[in-house]
Parts: sequence; structure tokens; C-alpha cells
Amino acid sequence: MSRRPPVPVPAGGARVEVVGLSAGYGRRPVLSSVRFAVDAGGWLGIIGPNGSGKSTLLRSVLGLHPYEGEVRIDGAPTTGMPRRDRARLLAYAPQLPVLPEAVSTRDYVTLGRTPHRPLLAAPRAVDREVVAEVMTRLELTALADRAVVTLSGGEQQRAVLARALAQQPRVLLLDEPTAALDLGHAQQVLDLLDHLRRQDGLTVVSTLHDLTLAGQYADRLTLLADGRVAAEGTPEQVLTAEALSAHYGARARIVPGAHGPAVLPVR
Ligand SMILES: Nc1ncnc2c1ncn2[C@@H]1O[C@H](COP(=O)(O)OP(=O)(O)OP(=O)(O)O)[C@@H](O)[C@H]1O
Repeated sequence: MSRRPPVPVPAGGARVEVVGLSAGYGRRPVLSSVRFAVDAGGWLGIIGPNGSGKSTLLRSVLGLHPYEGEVRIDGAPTTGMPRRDRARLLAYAPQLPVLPEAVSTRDYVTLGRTPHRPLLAAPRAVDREVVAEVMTRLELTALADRAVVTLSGGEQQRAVLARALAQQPRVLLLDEPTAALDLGHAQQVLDLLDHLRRQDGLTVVSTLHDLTLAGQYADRLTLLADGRVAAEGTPEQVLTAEALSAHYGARARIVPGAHGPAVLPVR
């Protein structure tokens, strides 16, 4: 990975609090009274089996899905906040992004600058600088002129993350940010996020299916099961063989490590 300093998060991170959040689809409830809090510069991992409501929770926090309850950023409720203000605070890298046709990777990443520049204005020098820096950090520079839809799955995932980072948010919400990445690129992306939160206080909330990566990078985990918080705490507290058996129906051994526990599936 490049040794250049990463793109700064100028405003630092923000505390996120979710209180009594409930949401569903039609009449079907999916999330019930979910609560979590993450301090500025913290990394909260949201884990849980398929269909437990992780993506719905992220989309609700972003205001992309209707919910009951409250989301507060640095103590201020987000209800009624103008979209542009919200986009300066929160950036989102979805699990299955819809990528525009006939848009180059560079132009796609530049879309992340939209909340920072005047409406309909061309990208300014600072916008180009931030975009170039983020693309360097995520090894996308050689792909800059390719249509983003022609990139491989892992390259597209890095482009989506680059767009979110180019937004220079105070809080980054990531849905399975490493799902399409090989192990090296997964570690590269997670190391970059870890650096940004430690250096600039960026707050990270991410879903992660890879429980070892979740245990190694997040400083707290919230385990969702059937739309409720089944466990919350440090990775050591949440990643137990009993919890994985009860909520995932999985057989696993927990291997303690200096940077958090690793989860070893056993046959
Ligand atoms: N647009 C939708 N319409 C109806 N039901 C939906 C919709 N999106 C999700 N659901 C349902 O809501 C529940 C929670 O889905 P969600 O995608 O939030 O779970 P998840 O924990 O992110 O799952 P995964 O780990 O498989 O990505 C699931 O039962 C899912 O089928």
C-alpha cells in the first residue's frame, strides 16, 4: 500500500447513537428496538446471520429506509436534516451498489464530492486532489478511465469505497466492505480505515460476515439476531463459541490473539 498520508477527514469523526430503532417492510417487522452507540473514532462492527437485519439497520441510520426511534449524530437527531447536510456527515458504501453505465471510474469516485461543491459546479482543484489521493490509496489510478461497470467485482467494491471516502464524511457506514475482496485487498482496505479512524477520528460502522476480520478490526461488536440486539460488547465478549452456535447454528473455535479473537470453523 502507498506510504503517502491518507486523505484526511477534516472535521474529525462524530458520535453516533441509535435509540429504540424499529423498522420493517410493509407490515413485516425486521428490526425491533435496536440500540447502539459508537464514539467519534470508534469502529462498531454489526454482525449477525443472514437476514438478521444488518443492511436494513444501516439503511435506516442513513435515512434511506423509514424507521421509528431516533438516530443522533453528536447528540443531534437526524430527523428532518437536509440531505446535503446529512451527506457531509455520513457516507455509505452499500453491499450491492447500482453503478451508472458509461461513467468512468474517476468520474464515479468524483460523485463523492457532490455534497461539498456548489450545485452543478465543475469539480474544483481540491475535489480533483481528494479524488486522486483516494484512488491512489485504493489502487484504482490505473483504472481511472475505464467505465466503472467494466471493473471486476473487487475493483468495483474498491471504487464504491473510494467514492464514500472522497465524500470526506465524519461517519462511514459500510455494508460488507470486503465481501468481494481477496485477502490482501481486504486487509489493505481495513488497514486504511483503521488508519483514518486513529489519525483523524473517522467513525466507522460496518457490517462484516467475516467474524475474524470483525474481531480484529472493530473495537466493539453488536450481534443482531432476528432483528434484535442479541449481544453487544468487545469482540472477546461477543465472539464466543456459545453465541455462534446459538445465533448462527455454527461450530467454531475461538482463538485469542493480540489484535482480537479469530474464529476458526470446525467440522
Ligand atoms: N426490499 C425488501 N422487501 C421485503 N423484505 C426485505 C427487503 N429487503 C430485505 N428484506 C428482508 O428483511 C430481512 C432483513 O434483511 P437485511 O438485508 O437487512 O438482512 P442482513 O442481515 O443484511 O442479511 P445478509 O447477511 O443476508 O446480507 C430479511 O428477511 C429480508 O428478506
